[in-house]
Amino acid sequence: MTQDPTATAEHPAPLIPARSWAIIDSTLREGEQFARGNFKTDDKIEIARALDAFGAEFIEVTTPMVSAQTHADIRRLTSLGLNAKFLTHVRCHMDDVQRAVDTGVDGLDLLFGTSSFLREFSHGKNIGQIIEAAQEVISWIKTNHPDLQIRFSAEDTFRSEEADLMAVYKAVSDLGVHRVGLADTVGVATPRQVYTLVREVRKVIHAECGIEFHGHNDTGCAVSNAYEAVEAGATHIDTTILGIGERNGITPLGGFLARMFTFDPQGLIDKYNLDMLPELDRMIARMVDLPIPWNNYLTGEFAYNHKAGMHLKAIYLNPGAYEAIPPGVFGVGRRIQAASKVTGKHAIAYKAREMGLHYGEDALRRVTDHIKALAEHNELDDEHLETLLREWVSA
Ligand SMILES: CC(=O)SCCNC(=O)CCNC(=O)[C@H](O)C(C)(C)COP(=O)(O)OP(=O)(O)OC[C@H]1O[C@@H](n2cnc3c(N)ncnc32)[C@H](O)[C@@H]1OP(=O)(O)O
Ligand SMILES: O=C(O)CCC(=O)C(=O)O
Ligand SMILES: [Mg+2]
Repeated sequence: MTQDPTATAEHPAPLIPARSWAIIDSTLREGEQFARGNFKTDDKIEIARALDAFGAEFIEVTTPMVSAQTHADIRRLTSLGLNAKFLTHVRCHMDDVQRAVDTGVDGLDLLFGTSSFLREFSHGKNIGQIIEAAQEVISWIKTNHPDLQIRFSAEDTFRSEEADLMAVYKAVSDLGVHRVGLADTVGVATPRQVYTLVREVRKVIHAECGIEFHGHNDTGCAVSNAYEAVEAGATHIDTTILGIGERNGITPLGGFLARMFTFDPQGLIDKYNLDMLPELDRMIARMVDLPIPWNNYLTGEFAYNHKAGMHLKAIYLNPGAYEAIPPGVFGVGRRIQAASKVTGKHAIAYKAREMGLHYGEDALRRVTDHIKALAEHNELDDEHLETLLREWVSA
């Protein structure tokens, strides 16, 4: 990790500085592979503009080989004049690359499957042939389009042989790619495996070559794996809004930001318009016609719902007691659910005080017990609670 010259004893350097990594948002590529990801031209423009306004450093788009419409859409996106850099995700093949270079993108994300599964059932090439194809394609891009960024990813990295991976990564790094990619294509990697492999890859590539991580969520590790990748030295993380992608998707933008915020809050605040996150999540939920999951990181309906009496007592005094991340930073509010069977007298007293009511100690105990007993059998909302508190104070 780089030394922070601005660090002092009072303000030590963040554990993982936000400036050490960048987001490659792939909602417009991996997200198109989601069951309900079928974005029209206007949707793509809306997504790209929103990601750009949020501050995403890179936007990955689908290969122009998909169709003439996709090719035209990429050209449209790259002519919007956004700050975010566009990357297109293409097979390591001259036809694809030649089609991609006139789209106005800033870089090409090349990939080739290196696991025995993909070598046998996807493309039929051995490691030597993969390296030969990489040599042909990368040399051509560097000669003819030296301004383009090049990334080479070994698809299905975590089911590939380590010796094969190292041979491929070393070869493409020697050819001068800007980044290598590690892809947990079937979401099988553990955080420790990700950490270890990123460290190993770092040893065989050039110092100036970045490392990108792309992680699927099949076993629920997409956020932790992205975090471990960064901790081990990865420089770029693939995300999608709400995590949409093939099967159950990849590292969600919100989940990854929540994870990284805890290490360098100010760094994230400086880099991104974090309070746009709810808008981004709502936009994609609308486009894919699904609700935002109730337990979604940061923006789920109940992500900041506080209910238990012991929590509420402390939350009123200092929300940080039961919140790792202040919701306001991400443009969301907290919800205090004071009327339930798990409530306590402090929560009820606070609620009463908010309403300008005051209970003595005995009355407070009695009204609290009454609310708890009622809530055993009934859903009580805020309106119920307020009516009860008014009735009991005058009773
Ligand atoms: C894990 C991932 O998400 S990888 C990204 C997946 N993205 C996509 O598939 C993008 C959308 N894809 C498409 O529109 C189409 O699949 C196309 C245009 C790319 C290709 O379409 P088709 O020519 O009809 O081929 P099809 O999709 O059936 O088969 C894949 C072909 O790519 C080849 N291939 C697979 N991986 C690679 C690779 N990394 N580099 C070069 N060729 C590859 C396969 O060998 C196969 O070609 P073949 O028929 O000569 O054997
Ligand atoms: O190109 C990459 O690194 C990732 C491709 C992909 O979507 C995957 O392997 O799941
Ligand atoms: Mg993927």
